[in-house]
Amino acid sequence: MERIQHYFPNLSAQQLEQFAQLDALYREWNAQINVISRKDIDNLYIHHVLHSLALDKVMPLKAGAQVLDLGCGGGFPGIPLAILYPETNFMLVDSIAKKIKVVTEVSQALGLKNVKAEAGRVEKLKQRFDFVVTRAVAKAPKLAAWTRKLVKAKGNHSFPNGIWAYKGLTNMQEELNSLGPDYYGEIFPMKEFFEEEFFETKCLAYIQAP
Ligand SMILES: C[S@@+](CC[C@H](N)C(=O)[O-])C[C@H]1O[C@@H](n2cnc3c(N)ncnc32)[C@H](O)[C@@H]1O
Repeated sequence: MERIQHYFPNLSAQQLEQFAQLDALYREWNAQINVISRKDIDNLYIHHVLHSLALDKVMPLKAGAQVLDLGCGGGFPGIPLAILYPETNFMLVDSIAKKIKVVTEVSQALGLKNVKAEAGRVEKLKQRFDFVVTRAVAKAPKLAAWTRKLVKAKGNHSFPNGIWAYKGLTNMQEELNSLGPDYYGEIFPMKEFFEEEFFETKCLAYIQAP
């Protein structure tokens, strides 16, 4: 929690309370349904919560935006982002219903009004979003193909509507190059804004939908 406050010094009392609750909630739910590896649960705040919040350091989300977390698992990055942006709407989707149960229980316990969670494959979604966020789900060409019809054309953020993928730095440029000429991609290493060793190999990859 101290690290969250260090990088996000302007959180409200309610947001601080919600972030603080995550430890007990994920310990409780992870014991029943595995969404974070058992040995990693002690690293919840750095490896999962702070990691999820990295987007704010590159492109803060605006009030009213519609955001899809594609393959959210137990709620990363969607749940920490929903705490950080209470006025932004998040749809968390995962094909595994048990994981959506964890997301629903955690977001209800936190009192998050801006989170909807749905079990199913993302290819079946009909709705459109301003941004897709996604962590540890698929390589860039698959993400781009899945989301081609899911991103709204217009936008009012500092980047055009598109995908923010939480990725490893290794081979990320090759992955973006393999998208072909229809797509614009850009890489943002997390070590530029978070000093912990964990972030040295991590990045956010932005992919603009054609
Ligand atoms: C490695 S987990 C990552 C979970 C979470 N994003 C995280 O970082 O903790 C990948 C998740 O993507 C989901 N997934 C993969 N393909 C999917 C699809 N086409 N539609 C919905 N969910 C999908 C899987 O069910 C799995 O829970």
